[in-house]
Amino acid sequence: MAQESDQKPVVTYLGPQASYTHQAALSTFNTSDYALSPQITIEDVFASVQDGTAHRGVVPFENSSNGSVVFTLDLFADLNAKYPDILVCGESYIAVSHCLLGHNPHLSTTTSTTVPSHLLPTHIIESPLSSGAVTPTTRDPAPAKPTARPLADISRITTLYSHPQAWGQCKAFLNTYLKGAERHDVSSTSRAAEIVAGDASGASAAISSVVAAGIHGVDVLARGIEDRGDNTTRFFVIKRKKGEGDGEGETGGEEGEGEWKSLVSFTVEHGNPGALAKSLKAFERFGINVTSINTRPSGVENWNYIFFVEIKGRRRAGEGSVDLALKELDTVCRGWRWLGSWENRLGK
Ligand SMILES: O=C(O)C(=O)C[C@]1(C(=O)O)C=C[C@@H](O)C=C1
Repeated sequence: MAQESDQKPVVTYLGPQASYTHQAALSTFNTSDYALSPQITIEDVFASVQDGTAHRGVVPFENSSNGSVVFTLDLFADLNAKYPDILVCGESYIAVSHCLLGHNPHLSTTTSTTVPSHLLPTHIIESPLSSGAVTPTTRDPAPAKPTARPLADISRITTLYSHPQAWGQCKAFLNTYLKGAERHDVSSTSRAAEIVAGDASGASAAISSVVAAGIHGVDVLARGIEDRGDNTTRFFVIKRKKGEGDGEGETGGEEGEGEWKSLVSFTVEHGNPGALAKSLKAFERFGINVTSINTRPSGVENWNYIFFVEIKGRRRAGEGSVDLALKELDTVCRGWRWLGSWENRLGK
């Protein structure tokens, strides 16, 4: 559990060190003012904030090419009422460029300029041996072409480790070069690098960051293996609600300004035609832009869902358009929960 070190407020994040969530935490919290504390799972981050051991937590929320992080959504859905006081209070966008990491005996020593030198891997392999061919099949006549090719012979790799979000971000590279390799989901990409660091045989590899390669002492066997060059993950900063009114009467900013975003979850009577439409209409009626909708199983009955909507704007002491929309939502949905508001950081 997170410890108060040097009396600084503790910020927990999905670790270990060098995870992308660690990078998001570093981009938001100054280590001279906050003690960053890695956790094993996203749920551990929620638990530390809920029980007050941590002042804030940082969790992944969605990826630009692979979509929502369902583990995080399920914790917000909170079907077992373990995290009733968690609110989102910030966001951070991190460019995610994945590497294939492993051990290779044939090494050269090239370094990158984009990562602080103390975090760089000792060895980056620069000897392309694989062909990079993509074979069209009847099922997939025009397979996506990977944008990167291996920098070494990766034919010995039989086992891959990564966070489940990463597989979907590197489909073309994996389908082209490592189709037969067995994939193991682990709690984060940096945990994957840590595991692979312990296997000197070269049979296993991790999808992780160049920073993780440096910290865990493994070789970069390929880099930039994500399908899209603009691959970005959005992270949320979470806090614990101070009291019943927290987040209800926030003030400041102009009515209608687009600089704030909020998250609300709700459930509907699935048997009622129009129940979902009426819930969304509540936002439209008060001119509120609904920018995303996610669903997760409600846990109550099969094929019933909890809906998450992200909206522009925030609450204003009960009288703003968001407050009015929520009042209307209350009359048309089965139940709803306020999940916080935060300042827009996109493009900042
Ligand atoms: O595994 C990590 O390094 C994480 O911080 C988690 C996570 C995610 O859940 O989306 C963060 C960024 C990448 O999209 C892949 C994995």
